[in-house]
Amino acid sequence: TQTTRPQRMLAAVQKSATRGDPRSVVKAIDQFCRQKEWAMNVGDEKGCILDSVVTEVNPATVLELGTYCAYSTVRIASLLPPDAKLITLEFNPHNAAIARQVIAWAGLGDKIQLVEGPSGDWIPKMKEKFGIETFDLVFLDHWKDRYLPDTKLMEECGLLRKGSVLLADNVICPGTPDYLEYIRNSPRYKSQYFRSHLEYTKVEDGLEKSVFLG
Ligand SMILES: Oc1cc(-c2ccc(F)cc2)cc2cncnc12
Ligand SMILES: [Mg+2]
Repeated sequence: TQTTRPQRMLAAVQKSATRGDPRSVVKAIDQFCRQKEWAMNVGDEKGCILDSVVTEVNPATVLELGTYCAYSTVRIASLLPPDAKLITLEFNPHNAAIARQVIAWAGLGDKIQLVEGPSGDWIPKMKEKFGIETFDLVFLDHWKDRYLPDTKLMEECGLLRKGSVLLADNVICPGTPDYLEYIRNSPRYKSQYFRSHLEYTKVEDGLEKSVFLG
């Protein structure tokens, strides 16, 4: 029977990456996507910008919206300080099942908590379920029409503190116009656009970094 793209991506990780070596997992996925099949990971070019923001923020708590196959999950977690926690939300159960195996292969199971279900349902439960007061860094990389409602929900739930950083993928392609309009015009955020390209292509895309001012 036919395998899925996430299954073929996992097979490439298990074939080419070293267990317990997150950077080799990242490299194996990028190689698979460049040489075999395009897939919607943040990729190596935008991934370098992601790395620099993670390193600068040095977060103790990270929320990732949209796991897919855990490429960015592993990329972020590999740069976190020892006691840091990353919670990643994935809506699609098949993607979540693959992502768990990629996370396990990278040996990052104790840093990463993958939660299945709609982000809108889980954001209000972060305190009671995971004991998280606020997030130091949020990586938005899920469905583009959820960026704005989920950002407003995080504000309302008190999950952002003065200095919390939101980093949003795909603000040009596929594009998140309502989110960009809100975040760039809100007095509560200081935003910066990092121009790049859609993963593994020459098409323009970019990341929007926004600091919550409280
Ligand atoms: O990075 C991404 C890229 C694309 C995408 C798909 C098709 C296309 F033609 C262009 C871009 C879709 C995404 C959905 N969720 C999260 N990230 C994504
Ligand atoms: Mg993306």
